[in-house]
Amino acid sequence: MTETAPDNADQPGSATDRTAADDADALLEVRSLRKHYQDGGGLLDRVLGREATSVKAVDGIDFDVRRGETLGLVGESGCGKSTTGETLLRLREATGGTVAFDGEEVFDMDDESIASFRRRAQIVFQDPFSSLDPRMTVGAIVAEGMRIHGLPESDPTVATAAELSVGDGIDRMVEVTVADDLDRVIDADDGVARVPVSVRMGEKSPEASVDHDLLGATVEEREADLHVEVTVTGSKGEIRRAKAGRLLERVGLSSDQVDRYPHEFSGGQRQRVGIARALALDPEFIVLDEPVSALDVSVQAQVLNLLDDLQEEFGLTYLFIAHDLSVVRHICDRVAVMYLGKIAELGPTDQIFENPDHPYTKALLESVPRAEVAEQGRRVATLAGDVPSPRNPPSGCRFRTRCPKVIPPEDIEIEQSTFREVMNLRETVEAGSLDPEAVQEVGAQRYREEELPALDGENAAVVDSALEAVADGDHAAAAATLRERFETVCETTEPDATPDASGDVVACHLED
Ligand SMILES: Nc1ncnc2c1ncn2[C@@H]1O[C@H](COP(=O)(O)OP(=O)(O)OP(=O)(O)O)[C@@H](O)[C@H]1O
Repeated sequence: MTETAPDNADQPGSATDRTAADDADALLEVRSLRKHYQDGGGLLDRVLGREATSVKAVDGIDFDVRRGETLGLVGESGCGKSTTGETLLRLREATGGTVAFDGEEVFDMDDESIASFRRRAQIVFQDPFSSLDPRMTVGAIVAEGMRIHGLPESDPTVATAAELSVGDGIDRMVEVTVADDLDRVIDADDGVARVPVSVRMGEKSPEASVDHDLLGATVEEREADLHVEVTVTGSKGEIRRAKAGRLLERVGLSSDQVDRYPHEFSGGQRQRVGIARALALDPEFIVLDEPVSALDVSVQAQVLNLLDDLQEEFGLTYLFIAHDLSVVRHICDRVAVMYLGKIAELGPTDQIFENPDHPYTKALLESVPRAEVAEQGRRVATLAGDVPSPRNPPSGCRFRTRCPKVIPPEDIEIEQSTFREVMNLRETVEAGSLDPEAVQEVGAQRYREEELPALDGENAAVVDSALEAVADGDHAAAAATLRERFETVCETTEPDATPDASGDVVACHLED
């Protein structure tokens, strides 16, 4: 599989369409983002005469992720969620559109800006088994990003000092306020880090010591005062290892585990390692790509709580990808519902769950298993049929082939279920796959009475005439007859998915 070349030139809704008001609290702004994969076209495909086709995994989506929020991205498998997350992080090359991070265009960044973006924006993958290198210790895995980015940046010889008056006495503990350069070695509180140093009188001169593996202290008499200095004595590698240990502790593991290998951990613990790795570069934004889907239900809540706590502690912004709606409900501030490469609906979580507008959102919610006993017996049939192929998505509204609310033409009266049968018939006729002999055998009218029993009046007459054309082998004429009568706005026109002033989207003609 190859990835199609980018083409940003002619995209609507590009950076220039952004207004200051839209951007006020957006950390990430995604506009007209597209990612098409080129499927086929390799040597074997050419030998077999197969043409390359374009998989429209993400096909023009717009949304913002606001600072400090968790935006959920949900939808059935294959609708383009992971592709969206990976493309906006520039882990995949976009086919079109723009992404701005903190006001800077991600796809236009030079090497220096990209390096900084890669520190500030991280990803946690779904599968904690395959996403950790089995040959590396978890300490090395967590520290790897720091190593690649040359962190810590500070010179290990950097020192910070305090002056003590001898009159203060000598055998005592003093606290040295540490320069920023040492902050990565010890934890700072409100931006200020302090190191306790013990100063005492030695045989000939004062001595200082500090109880820390990576720091050392010296003391020197300067006229009437004592000059106490704290220096980093650990190497960069040791500092990274220490930070990895602290991060493992922060995610609920132990710093003693830095030398263990991934296979020594359970699934939930490995995912904690993946989270520690994402935190190692002090990011602002994290794409969480189904972070709990592969975990036991009992462990899921613990990891979700951890993510919630970390968000608050470090002021993180999340894009939370999930196919399971029940997971996003408790962690997301807003939810974007994706269908076949497009955003169907986006809004505040409560609104999406309690008052959804898009028929796809409603159907997705209906398909969530209910805990309430009274509802357990309910069989959900709303999301019938398969998701169409992203190689050849339906025209107009992509959900129309499965939608229970397709809008019939204004001038005809027809029940939704009957209209759905007509649309299914149209699809078969347009594909040329209705067998003329099957119609000839019973006659057009009888065929229609059996297959579409609820159809009557002019609607029935039009279908009869189309079926007669099928019986004559003329599928094209039959398709044209049916289209003329039954064509719906849902197939001719793509619904507007531009976010409104509040950032909400309902891409459905019923809302026009
Ligand atoms: N490298 C690739 N080459 C070709 N097609 C791809 C590639 N990666 C993904 N796709 C296709 O793109 C579409 C979107 O896939 P994507 O993984 O983004 O969806 P998803 O919503 O994250 O699904 P899932 O929940 O199953 O991961 C799918 O049809 C998928 O088969």
